Amino acid sequence: MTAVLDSGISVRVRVPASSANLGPGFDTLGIALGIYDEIQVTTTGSGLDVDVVGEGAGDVPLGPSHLVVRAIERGLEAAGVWVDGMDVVCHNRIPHSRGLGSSASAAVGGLLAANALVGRAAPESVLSEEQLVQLASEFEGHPDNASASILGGAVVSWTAQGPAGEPDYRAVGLSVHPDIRAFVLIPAERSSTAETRGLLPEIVPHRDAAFNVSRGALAVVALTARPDLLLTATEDRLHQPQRAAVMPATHRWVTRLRANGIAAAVSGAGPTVLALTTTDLPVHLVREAESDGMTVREVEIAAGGAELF
Ligand SMILES: Nc1ncnc2c1ncn2[C@@H]1O[C@H](COP(=O)(O)OP(=O)(O)OP(=O)(O)O)[C@@H](O)[C@H]1O
Ligand SMILES: N[C@@H](CCO)C(=O)O
Repeated sequence: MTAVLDSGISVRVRVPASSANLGPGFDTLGIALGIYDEIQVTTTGSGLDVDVVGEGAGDVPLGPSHLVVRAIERGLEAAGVWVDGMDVVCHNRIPHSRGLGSSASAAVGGLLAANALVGRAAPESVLSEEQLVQLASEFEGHPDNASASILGGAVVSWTAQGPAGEPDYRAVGLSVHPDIRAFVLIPAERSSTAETRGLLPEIVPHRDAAFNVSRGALAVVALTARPDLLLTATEDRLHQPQRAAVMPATHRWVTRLRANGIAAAVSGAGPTVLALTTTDLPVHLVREAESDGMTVREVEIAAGGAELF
């Protein structure tokens, strides 16, 4: 049965950015970062009106193909709820195509907004956190980003197999050690995740797989209990070397920071560099990175995930 929502109902959602992989945890580890997109959805009698302020304004489509709109529709459809029309206002702060999970945040924000609307029409159909992880991951394709934006903090995500062989996305949160701080070095250039995934080989040497398994397991220990192990725990052989040629500044800065004892990794599919430390970044390195075209900033590790506000 389809429930129809009255017009004039408004919900507001804020959703954190995320950084995926954290070095060795390709498609597995993620962390929520305190850069937030805000989405307001108001039901109307007819039509669709989309307004975008900030990141992506002028670039993203303002019609039914807008990612947030598609995610809202997906969430409403999953719950069997219908709206005659809606106004969607997006205040975006997460840079697009920089490896900070903007597309996953858009999907999560749209699904959470839809879930809040569902709560008004059919409270029994509201999606659980697990269902949101499933839907957002199916919809956007990156459970490491999506689950970080839903759960907050650091996450381990994995894909099991459902009864008909379909992907069954799962995630569990980690309690990040309170001494760990996050810095991002964001280059001006963009990078498409779909394109840089195409650079990865189908087959990897067993020794490289074993190398990453050890670092990935160590990363869980380093993130939760032993920040002193972060430098070793963020080593990778499965995706960063393979993507280095298309993002030379990113590769240069991951290498430079690591040579200075700072646990740096490519954020998601790049080109942003993520550094996890327990101290400030050395001022001379920040200045050098800025003169190399990077925007350098400390970002809070977002303890909570997407929420209504
Ligand atoms: N808030 C948003 N509203 C509408 N479209 C968005 C939004 N955020 C991202 N997108 C779309 O997603 C594209 C970026 O997706 P992509 O997966 O390449 O990068 P990313 O998600 O920023 O980085 P990564 O997945 O590596 O962390 C943008 O070019 C835009 O088309
Ligand atoms: N794990 C994904 C994250 C994309 O944000 C990748 O590296 O392609």
